[in-house]
Amino acid sequence: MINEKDWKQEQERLEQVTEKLQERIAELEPEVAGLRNQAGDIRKRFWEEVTVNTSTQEDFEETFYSIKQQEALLSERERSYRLRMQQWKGMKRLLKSPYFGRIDFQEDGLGFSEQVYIGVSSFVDSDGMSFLVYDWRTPIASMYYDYSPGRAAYDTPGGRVEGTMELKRQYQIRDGRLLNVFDTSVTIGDELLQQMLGMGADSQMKSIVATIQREQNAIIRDDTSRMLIVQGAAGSGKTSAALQRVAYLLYKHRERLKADQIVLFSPNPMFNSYVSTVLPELGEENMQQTTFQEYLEYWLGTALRLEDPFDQIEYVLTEQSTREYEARLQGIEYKASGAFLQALRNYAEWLGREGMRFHSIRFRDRDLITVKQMEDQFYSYDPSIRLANRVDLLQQWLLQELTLLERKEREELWVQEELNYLDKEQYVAAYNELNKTIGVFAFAEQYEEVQEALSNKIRRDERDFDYAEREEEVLRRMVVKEHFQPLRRSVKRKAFIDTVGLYAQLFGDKDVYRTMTKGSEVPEHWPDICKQTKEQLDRHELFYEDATPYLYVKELVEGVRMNTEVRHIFVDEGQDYSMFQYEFLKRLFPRARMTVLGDFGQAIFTQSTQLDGEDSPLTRLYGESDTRLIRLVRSYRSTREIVEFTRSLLPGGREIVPFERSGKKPLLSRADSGEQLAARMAEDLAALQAEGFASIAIITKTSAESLEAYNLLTAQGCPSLRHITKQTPTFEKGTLVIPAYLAKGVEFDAVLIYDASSRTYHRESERKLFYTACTRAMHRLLLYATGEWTPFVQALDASLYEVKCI
Ligand SMILES: Nc1ncnc2c1ncn2[C@@H]1O[C@H](COP(=O)(O)OP(=O)(O)OP(=O)(O)O)[C@@H](O)[C@H]1O
Repeated sequence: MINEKDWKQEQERLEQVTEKLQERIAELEPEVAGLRNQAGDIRKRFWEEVTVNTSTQEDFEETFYSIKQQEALLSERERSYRLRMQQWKGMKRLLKSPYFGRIDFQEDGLGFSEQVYIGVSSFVDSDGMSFLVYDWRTPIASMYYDYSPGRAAYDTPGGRVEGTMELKRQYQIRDGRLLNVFDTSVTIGDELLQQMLGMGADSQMKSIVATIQREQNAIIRDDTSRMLIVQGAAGSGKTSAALQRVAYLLYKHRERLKADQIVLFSPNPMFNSYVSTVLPELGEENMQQTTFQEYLEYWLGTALRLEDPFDQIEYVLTEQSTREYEARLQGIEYKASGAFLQALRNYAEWLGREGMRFHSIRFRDRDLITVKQMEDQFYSYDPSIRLANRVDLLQQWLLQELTLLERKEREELWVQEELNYLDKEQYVAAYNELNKTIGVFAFAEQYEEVQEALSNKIRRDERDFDYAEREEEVLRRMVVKEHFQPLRRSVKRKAFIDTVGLYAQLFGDKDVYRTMTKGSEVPEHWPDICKQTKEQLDRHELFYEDATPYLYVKELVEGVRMNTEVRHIFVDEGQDYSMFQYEFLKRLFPRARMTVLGDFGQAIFTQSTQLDGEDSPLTRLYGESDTRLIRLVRSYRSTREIVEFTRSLLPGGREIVPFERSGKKPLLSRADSGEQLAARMAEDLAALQAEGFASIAIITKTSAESLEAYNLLTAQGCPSLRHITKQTPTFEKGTLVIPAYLAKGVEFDAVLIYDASSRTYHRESERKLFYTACTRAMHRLLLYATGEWTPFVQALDASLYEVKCI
């Protein structure tokens, strides 16, 4: 805390700034209302203000310009309105808490020091020169996050500015009232951070703008890397830093970057709702949020039903270790590997020489264009032309062929038959068409006459228009055209390529596979992997692990569909994506920079990717010189006791550093029967609720176990439990029963691990899932088991937890 004199000065300054803010808001209010009304008026009376006259070319031009002028006026008013509205909203936000930090900085060579107050947006005095508050994203404000008092510097577009930071101060201001002021000497305010972290969990993520840590600031402000990889321990603030980074980018590039040019890939739809308030809280619009699954479904269309990653993980967690199971697991791993990616690239080369798969173009139960014809045509193109370009050529050829075939088809018997059954509307359509045709004929006649007059030729006497004959011709043309329309459409969609066949033919004999893929090696369970994959395809279904490779093959053959608008993509829980998925994202968004945030310690999916280290393929995606890796090792979410417990679950977890916030040690309770345990759990839940913890999760391994826990606890009389499934759309406070894989990325005041026995968590592959579940706890962690504890707990030092006997 600071001395009384300083407190008084700060109090006075806050009053002054508040007053100025109020004045500015009062000034802006009529301006905002005026502009809104003006824009509304212009929109309403738009057509009264323009003179529409198209009688002559001149009148037409005048009308055109008058509309353009009116449009420009309207858009100028709307822009001014939006701008003023934004300012007004910014001021309103500041009014509650104008700033949270201050640094006094003396730039080298200048004889005075400047007081830099930092808040969520800038506020300039009426002179237009002095900043009463600096936006936290301005270059000068970066020193607040990067330095302790002493020598400091910041980068500007004009170069580096060096000097001395003489003071660093933090404020807590709520609803315009000064509650606390801290002077900090070391890194930014552990006191304020302590307070923030000691608070309860929320159903929505909070902005961390006042307490961003130095290493997080590096993530937020990195503006040079094509690929930024953040490997950070559970609770180290990866998601928080990512959202602040979005706000930073939107501010720094506000002239050219819009929120919808940024896409965040979230682990599940519920997570979208969890993070959706951070940016609006900072006065920015939300970026686009989606899941990879949504993307896959969009690109796959309706032809194949796609398994989702949650069903895949349920399978991995619940099935017995049979041969099929081992094969599926091996398949998941192989299909996510760099080796398979290379095999598919080689496969595309092979397809350039042979083996393309097409669907014939069928019409009225016969082949109009056969597969053989298509193959011959396709392989007649110059082999040096890229595969996808040859497909384009084939597409053009097919469209031309269809035009010829359509013409021939008009003479077929079925057309005559169909003519007899045309209804009235179709006749009217034909009649209109006919009139248009007559118009064309008439024009052609006139044209010919003039031509002949000019060249003094004798005209052919063909002036009579045979109406009946023409009518039939038009009708025939119309009927056939209508029937050919779907064929053309499907050729345009490239449906003539048998992508399922192309993908399926990979999964056959090992030697054939090797021939097609330049000698690629296959995993041990290859025959079973092939059988499983083909069975799925036969059912028009696709395993989750097949979706991206399937789309990759489709792309290699059909060409890449790109989105060139998007400039930044963020991948949260990045360890859960395969190299295939990264490759796919890179191709899909060729003009975007990528920020990947993840924790290999929480890699719960079989297809995960190591984010850092020598064997990380991710660092090679854009090349090492364009890639930056930042590691976060300090964990902020949980108390020291919980972090000490959870980090011991992971090999290499010792490097995780807990933030100094103390609480109770994790508590282990064991019982002989499920009922006994449920009764105990119900008691603990009631006690936690009575202590004031508003967000509690009972975390299970699978969804079946969630349902079991929910039923048992409800039977014990636990009130208002919520059972969370993959369909739950939003995240709400309360007491939830949730499978671990859905609790990814979110946090709770207290976590109860439903069944931490060796029966439930025993495979080595489940260690990370168990770790992920335990690391969701902020203040309390309670574990339960009937029978033996999981080996992961058994291996822990007994000083890390307390035991309660039932
Ligand atoms: N600089 C900070 N100031 C205040 N709170 C912070 C800071 N950094 C992180 N936190 C808090 O720590 C908690 C964990 O943050 P976050 O969810 O961003 O971590 P994460 O690395 O994405 O975690 P996980 O990988 O486990 O999902 C949140 O409550 C967040 O508000």
